Amino acid sequence: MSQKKIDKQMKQIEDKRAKGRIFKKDSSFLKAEENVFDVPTLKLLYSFANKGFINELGGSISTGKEANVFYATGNEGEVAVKIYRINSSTFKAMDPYILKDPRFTHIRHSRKDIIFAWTQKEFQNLLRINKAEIRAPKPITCDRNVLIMQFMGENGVAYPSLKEVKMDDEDARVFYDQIIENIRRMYVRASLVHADLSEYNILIDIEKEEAVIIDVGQAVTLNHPNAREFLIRDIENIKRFFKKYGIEEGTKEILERIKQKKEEDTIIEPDSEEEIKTDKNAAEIENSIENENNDIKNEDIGSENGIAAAENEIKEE
Ligand SMILES: Nc1ncnc2c1ncn2[C@@H]1O[C@H](COP(=O)(O)OP(=O)(O)OP(=O)(O)O)[C@@H](O)[C@H]1O
Repeated sequence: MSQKKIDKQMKQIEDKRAKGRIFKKDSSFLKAEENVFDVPTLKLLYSFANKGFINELGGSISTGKEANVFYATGNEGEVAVKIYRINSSTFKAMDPYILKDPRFTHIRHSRKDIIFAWTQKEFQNLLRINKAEIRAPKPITCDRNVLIMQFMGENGVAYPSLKEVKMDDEDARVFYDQIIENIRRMYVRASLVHADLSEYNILIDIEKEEAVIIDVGQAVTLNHPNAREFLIRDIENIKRFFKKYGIEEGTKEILERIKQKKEEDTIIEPDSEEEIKTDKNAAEIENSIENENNDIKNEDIGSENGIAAAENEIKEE
């Protein structure tokens, strides 16, 4: 990308910030606060502050379907604090990704259990993805429903998503190849399928001309029964986005590229220390839940019917 284009895009991002879209504590921020900062979450944030993970909590970066993301600074520099809402209305959509993931078969099926395990899963997936030399936020810490990770941006401004970046066909080809290579590394090195890859979950570091993969909570291991289906859906999303830039590669060819092992690949062992730790944490969380006040009613969302319905939804898409 030419320097002129980089400057132009930087200016656009700066303008957005100047208009307060990123930092303004407006009514949407207050609404986000209301939904997400329950007492246990606040206590957890204080404990993160005591440990230096957070020195100053800044504005809301995003209010998504399941989580809110906030900007913060801490001992590790700029960080993103992703807080999954315990009372999230769409948490049932998490079922098909987590309940059949062999790493998480032991979790009980209450709302809280699933959200805590989901947060652990995103942390663990980020570790694996970073190990596989894919540009993604470095995970810093996580507990219960809160994940702290490296902030992907500069001076409080997050990198734009692939969807927001203006590019010509030549730039698009560079990002397309990078993204396919990232899917390949995820598959071959990390044994993972992202399972929600699209122009919204890829950020672009314009200066370095690098794609950054985010939102990996739903990523599944290759032994997940729907891994292939999710992989094909990811590929189709990427193909659809890049079609307008004249890039048209067959799904079969892309799949071949993704499954191809290269000499420089180091396979990440699935029983690495981090994973053992994560499993242990998940078990600890499970135990601590038993002793906790039952402030949120457990719901048996793991019923066969629930899973079947969610799967049908995916198939119909
Ligand atoms: N590490 C990060 N650094 C900078 N920005 C981030 C980071 N993680 C997330 N974001 C920002 O927050 C947005 C939402 O993040 P993410 O997709 O992980 O959450 P989500 O709740 O799953 O969102 P959605 O429901 O929209 O899919 C991203 O589009 C991005 O703008």
